[in-house]
Amino acid sequence: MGNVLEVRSLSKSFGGIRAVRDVSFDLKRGEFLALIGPNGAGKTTCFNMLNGYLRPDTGSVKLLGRELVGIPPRKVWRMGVGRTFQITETFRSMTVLENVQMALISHNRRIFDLFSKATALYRDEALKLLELIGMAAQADRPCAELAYGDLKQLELAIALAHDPDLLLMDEPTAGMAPNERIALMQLTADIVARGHVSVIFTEHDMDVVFAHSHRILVLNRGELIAEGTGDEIRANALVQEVYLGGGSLFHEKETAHA
Ligand SMILES: Nc1ncnc2c1ncn2[C@@H]1O[C@H](COP(=O)(O)OP(=O)(O)OP(=O)(O)O)[C@@H](O)[C@H]1O
Repeated sequence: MGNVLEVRSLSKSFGGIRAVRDVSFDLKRGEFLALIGPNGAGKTTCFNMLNGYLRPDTGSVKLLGRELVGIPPRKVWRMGVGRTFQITETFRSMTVLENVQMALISHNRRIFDLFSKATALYRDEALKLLELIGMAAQADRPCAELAYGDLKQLELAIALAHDPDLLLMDEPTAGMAPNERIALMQLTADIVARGHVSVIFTEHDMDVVFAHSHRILVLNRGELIAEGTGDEIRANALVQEVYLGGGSLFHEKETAHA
């Protein structure tokens, strides 16, 4: 299958700090790619150059052959780069279903009439997306009532409502309990397996990274130091050294901080 994304020689400095240095990689359709690295490695900076929030000093980002560098975030999003957020962004007073309807309405550039309560716009499509994420039974619950893990799943449905070619997930499981993390990423992996959307995610929980990603990129001090499958990354001496000076990273567990 062809490449959805082609990143070439991406670099970004902040003053004297070279946050991202000459990073290049490809992403195939239906691929689930993890971007990992110690704190300050440049993961967020990389993400923000992919979604248009930061303009790289040099380099190119092509989505399905179209250059994204220099295009403002909202347009990049319209061109097919979706994202989920570290902070949950739902309308708390609205129901689960209404939140997904809102996303579909926005995607289709329709005007949402906040005053007509039972809007029928995109109801069926919204329900389909809720089925996809296993939340159809919660369609009529107000978002304010949802548990954190459910909200994160709902965010995934909202991101998918925009039908992205590439979905960026920046620390999607932050603040979640370990079992919720596995569930969210399993769900994402299942959606990726359907073959339309490709996902790049950053993650500190190595159990999540190794359990679900197809391929892993490792950044250190802004540079891409390794790329490969979980087994290859685990066995990579440079990665082991960077992360831990040899020890227990790959068994480390973060504690959830909701
Ligand atoms: N707006 C900014 N101004 C100045 N320096 C920045 C800015 N954004 C990032 N940096 C620096 O660039 C480097 C890379 O930061 P970045 O946030 O991309 O790393 P990260 O891998 O996402 O880290 P973390 O895992 O802690 O989120 C760091 O040294 C950081 O201090």
